[in-house]
Amino acid sequence: MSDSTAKILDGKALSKHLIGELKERVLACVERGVTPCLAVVLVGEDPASKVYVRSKERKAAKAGIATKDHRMSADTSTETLLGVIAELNADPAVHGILVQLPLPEGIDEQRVLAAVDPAKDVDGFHPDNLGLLMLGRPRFVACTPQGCMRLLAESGVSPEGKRALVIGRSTIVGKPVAQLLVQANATVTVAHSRTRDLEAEVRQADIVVAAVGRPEMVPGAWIKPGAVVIDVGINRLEPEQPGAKGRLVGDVHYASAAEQAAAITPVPGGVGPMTIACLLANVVEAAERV
Ligand SMILES: NC(=O)C1=CN([C@@H]2O[C@H](COP(=O)(O)OP(=O)(O)OC[C@H]3O[C@@H](n4cnc5c(N)ncnc54)[C@H](OP(=O)(O)O)[C@@H]3O)[C@@H](O)[C@H]2O)C=CC1
Ligand SMILES: Nc1nc(=O)c2c([nH]1)NC[C@@H]1CN(c3ccc(C(=O)N[C@@H](CCC(=O)O)C(=O)O)cc3)C=[N+]21
Ligand SMILES: [Mg+2]
Repeated sequence: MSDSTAKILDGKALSKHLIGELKERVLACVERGVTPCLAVVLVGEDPASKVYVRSKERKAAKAGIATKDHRMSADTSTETLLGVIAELNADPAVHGILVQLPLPEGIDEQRVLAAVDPAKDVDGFHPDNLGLLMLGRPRFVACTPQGCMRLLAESGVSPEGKRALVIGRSTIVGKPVAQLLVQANATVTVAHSRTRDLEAEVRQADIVVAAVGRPEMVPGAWIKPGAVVIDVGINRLEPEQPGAKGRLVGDVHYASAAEQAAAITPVPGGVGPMTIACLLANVVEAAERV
């Protein structure tokens, strides 16, 4: 039963490869006089958001994609933010707009996301793009769900006919990844905080996508032997020494799950880097449509 032979789905390596492949498409755009450009809007001082934004900008530069930074103070009003988005919508040099979430309390997130030009909505959070995904005619698909599907493909296990369990139902991860799995012909269950018996659900699943935000909440013993585990969770544990950085773990207990699973994503180095690769691919796609 526990033979520790899980294939490690290496999102870091795959994302490097995919970003490398984007370079050619970027060059083709540049030759037409269009440099793909991502505008990042960061409101407030959330340290995790800052780290993430920096990492996106570094990877964008590697692919030849330009970035435009808009940092705004935490007390920015919804109206002011809507004004910035209107400017970016109107700017022909900007192809993709990303509004870093979460937004500070008091800002109307739904209104802000709906204000982004759907043709520049590289996060896939605009109602039009979410609707098109539901209709099976996706335009921009949210980056983390896309990354999950790409890593699942890497496992070599086809979702068709399989039981897939998505743990979490957020608009940015759980719901869209469940929809992508439905479209890939899996039989999909979505679990959440009101699910009565999560263990029983996990034990049946051939594919588990965990997107909760609770460190190592799924023990390896629950994982069906031979299942594929896609761990979206990014949780920083309290550092053992004060002042140290603290270890990153997923929502799944990696070491014990790796003993059951056929394939598993590590944290870090799994879904996270793939999210960035998919974001940059969406920016290039937006620029190609110009
Ligand atoms: N790797 C990447 O690129 C990304 C990683 N993340 C990470 O993924 C995780 C999830 O993010 P996100 O979707 O934004 O989180 P949210 O907080 O928006 O959603 C969490 C979901 O988990 C559910 N949940 C909470 N507790 C339980 C429980 N005990 N059992 C079952 N389900 C539960 C919630 O249920 P309910 O709806 O009932 O409240 C909710 O649907 C986080 O760790 C985040 O950091 C997020 C985005 C990208
Ligand atoms: N508009 C918007 N779009 C997003 O896509 C979005 C967002 N807001 N807000 C926050 C979440 C979170 N998210 C991550 C992406 C990459 C890593 C990532 O690359 N993680 C590295 C580790 C990074 C580290 O060391 O902290 C890894 O998993 O290997 C993590 C988290 C995107 N999100
Ligand atoms: Mg893991």
